[in-house]
Amino acid sequence: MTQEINTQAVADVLLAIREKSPLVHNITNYVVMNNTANALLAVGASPIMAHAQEEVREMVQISSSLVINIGTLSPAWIQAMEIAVDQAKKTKTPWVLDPVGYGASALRNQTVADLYKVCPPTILRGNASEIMGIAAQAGAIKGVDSTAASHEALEAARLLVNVWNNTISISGAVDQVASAGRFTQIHNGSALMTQVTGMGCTATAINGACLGVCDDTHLAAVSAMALMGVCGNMAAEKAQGPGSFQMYFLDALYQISPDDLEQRLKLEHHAL
Ligand SMILES: Nc1ncnc2c1ncn2[C@@H]1O[C@H](COP(=O)(O)OP(=O)(O)O)[C@@H](O)[C@H]1O
Ligand SMILES: Cc1ncsc1CCOP(=O)(O)O
Ligand SMILES: [Mg+2]
Repeated sequence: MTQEINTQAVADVLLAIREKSPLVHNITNYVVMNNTANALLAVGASPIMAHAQEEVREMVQISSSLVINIGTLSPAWIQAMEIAVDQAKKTKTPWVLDPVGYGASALRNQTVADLYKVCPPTILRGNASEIMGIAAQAGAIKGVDSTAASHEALEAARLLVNVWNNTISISGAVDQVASAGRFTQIHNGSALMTQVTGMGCTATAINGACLGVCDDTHLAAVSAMALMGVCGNMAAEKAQGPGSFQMYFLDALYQISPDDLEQRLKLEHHAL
């Protein structure tokens, strides 16, 4: 179902997360596992991190959404990811893909291609270089950080939306969420977010929480980046550096209210 995308709709998604506490199954990387579980808890969702091939089907079955993040791959984990995505396809569980470092190695590129063959993600959330890489455009990847601005990836997002008809979320100084025929920009966040590892992975996990309570994938993706951005603004006002930013960001996810969204959220809508 498509509904109007505005601050009220984002606030409703936030309140639904707090009311329903959706179980979000994550197969994510070693670097961010703890941060993303804490972020999901703080916003009101219920995280489960599980990657054993023997149990991922059961985990997907009881979860409201699945988050797959390719940050620290190994063959056994890749198999578990494919099994989990296959189960998500069977149970129609929405799933989010974070293609961390796409383009940096053949293993990452092949893993993304193989996951797409099982079932394309409901939401693809990455930085501009990763999205451009997936769209086979000239996105130079340096480590896991983006070397392109998010607006440069819009053309790639348009191409991906046309092929897969899903939602593409491109993070950066301005976040861009693209779905069939439209894109929404979120003008929030803080440059300090680039100084803390795993903020993109956290954004992806929060996408999972929003998808767990919201069928409209564009609204879910916008809500996730809106929550990230406004909490980033709230945390940056108190932080003295990356360490305290991380702490205040978690508190902001816990404290953020519809009023905070009303006062701070800056959304802009365009045709794609
Ligand atoms: N220069 C910036 N100004 C404001 N917010 C930013 C900036 N860069 C990234 N962000 C925010 O940080 C989060 C992670 O985005 P990004 O750094 O692009 O992801 P990744 O870590 O996957 O490369 C997003 O919520 C995004 O809005
Ligand atoms: C540094 C690093 N190395 C492998 S995964 C990872 C975390 C990347 O997280 P993000 O893309 O959210 O900054
Ligand atoms: Mg990332």
